[in-house]
Amino acid sequence: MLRWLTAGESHGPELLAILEGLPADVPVTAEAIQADLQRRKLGAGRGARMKFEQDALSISGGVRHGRSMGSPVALRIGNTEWPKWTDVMSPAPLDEAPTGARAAALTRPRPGHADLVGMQKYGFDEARPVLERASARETAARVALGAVAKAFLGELGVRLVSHTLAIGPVRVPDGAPIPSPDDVDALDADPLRCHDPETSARMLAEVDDAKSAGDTLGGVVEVCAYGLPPGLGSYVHWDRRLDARLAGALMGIQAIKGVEVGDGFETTRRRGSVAHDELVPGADGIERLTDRAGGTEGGMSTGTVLRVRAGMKPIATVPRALRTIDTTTGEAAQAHHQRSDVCAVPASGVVAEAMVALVLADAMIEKLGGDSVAEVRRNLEAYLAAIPETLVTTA
Ligand SMILES: Cc1cc2nc3c(=O)[nH]c(=O)nc-3n(C[C@H](O)[C@H](O)[C@H](O)COP(=O)(O)O)c2cc1C
Ligand SMILES: C=C(O[C@@H]1CC(C(=O)O)=C[C@@H](OP(=O)(O)O)[C@H]1O)C(=O)O
Repeated sequence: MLRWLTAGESHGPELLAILEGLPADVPVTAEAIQADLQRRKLGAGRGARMKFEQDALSISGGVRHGRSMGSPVALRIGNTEWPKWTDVMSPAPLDEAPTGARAAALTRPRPGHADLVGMQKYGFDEARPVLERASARETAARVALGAVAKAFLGELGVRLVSHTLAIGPVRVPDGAPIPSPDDVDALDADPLRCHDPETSARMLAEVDDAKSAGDTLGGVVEVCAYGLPPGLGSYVHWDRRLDARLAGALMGIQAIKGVEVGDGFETTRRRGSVAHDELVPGADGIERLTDRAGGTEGGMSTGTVLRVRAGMKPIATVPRALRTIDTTTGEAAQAHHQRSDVCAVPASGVVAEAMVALVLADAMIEKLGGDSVAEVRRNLEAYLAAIPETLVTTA
């Protein structure tokens, strides 16, 4: 079993992440993790903080000479913002209450953010302690964990790619080809991480337009995983279904409000005769004529390309601030507005990739067992070799 935890606030000293259950001998370097952290900061529509946030990563445990040791991998990401927040976010009690703009009580909760319900639930009289942890700053920790999970999957021949399918109403045309892992560099170089240049240009115009209108945007990202074996996850119990685990992990990302597997809701509009992936005999085994299901059947990976999508709502901190109440007076007010992203969909693709990597790495370890990469690989090869010839499928 692979387990992971994150801790840390947006303007606290640092984010912390622990990954437990990773086999030994996975290549893990600060450089590789740092490269993924850099990818998460990319994209048109990100706010000012992404320009100076360093995501200073260090590895505190579980790795020796660039290889995992089987012990928990502990990661630390320093927050560049911290020096400005040492009093407002001080873990130690203070003799005097902090002063200045950063210390002002946030009593005008933003509709769509965690502010109001967080205050109700935890008994706070302002939103600062809520937004500090609700903030998607925390996704840096998940991307760091995901980079380690991807390194493990890479040892088993599994490669991931994420891309943007929609920004607000601007969508990649139906039937457009999905990217391959070789397209990652080109995607990262695109301001929207979109595989279709013409759509990317229209997405960019949409982001610019929302920004100048004092508004915000959401959209849809897709993660594709290549090289999976059949049989990860299981149909035998609801919480063992791979699609359920992927959906939960993706919905666990801030602002994700919908998940689709494969053609998802489009499939619900089709008749059965054109909704499924027919099987035919091929030269190297059973072939699927289409990939509408997106790589799972019965809650198990099929061995074809896994495709999952996540839909992100527009950013809640709308510059043209939304109506709210002031919780100190009960009077009508405008929501507090702080520096914020206009659109974080491209970044969410990188976060989604990390979450999918963690779920797939967990499912691999569950299916195959093994305490070292070599042992997991042996188990994978033995499992695949034991599938009878008449049941072998091609990717
Ligand atoms: C990468 C990323 C960046 C985000 N940036 C912002 C932001 O700058 N401002 C904001 O209000 N929300 C932002 N969000 C969304 C909020 O974190 C999210 O809406 C909030 O935590 C409430 O959770 P919910 O939307 O799931 O209800 C971002 C989300 C992600 C994934
Ligand atoms: C810091 C990150 O994203 C933050 C997510 C976020 C939110 O409300 O979710 C609000 C903003 O925080 P700040 O006001 O400090 O700039 C974003 O910048 C990050 O992704 O690293």
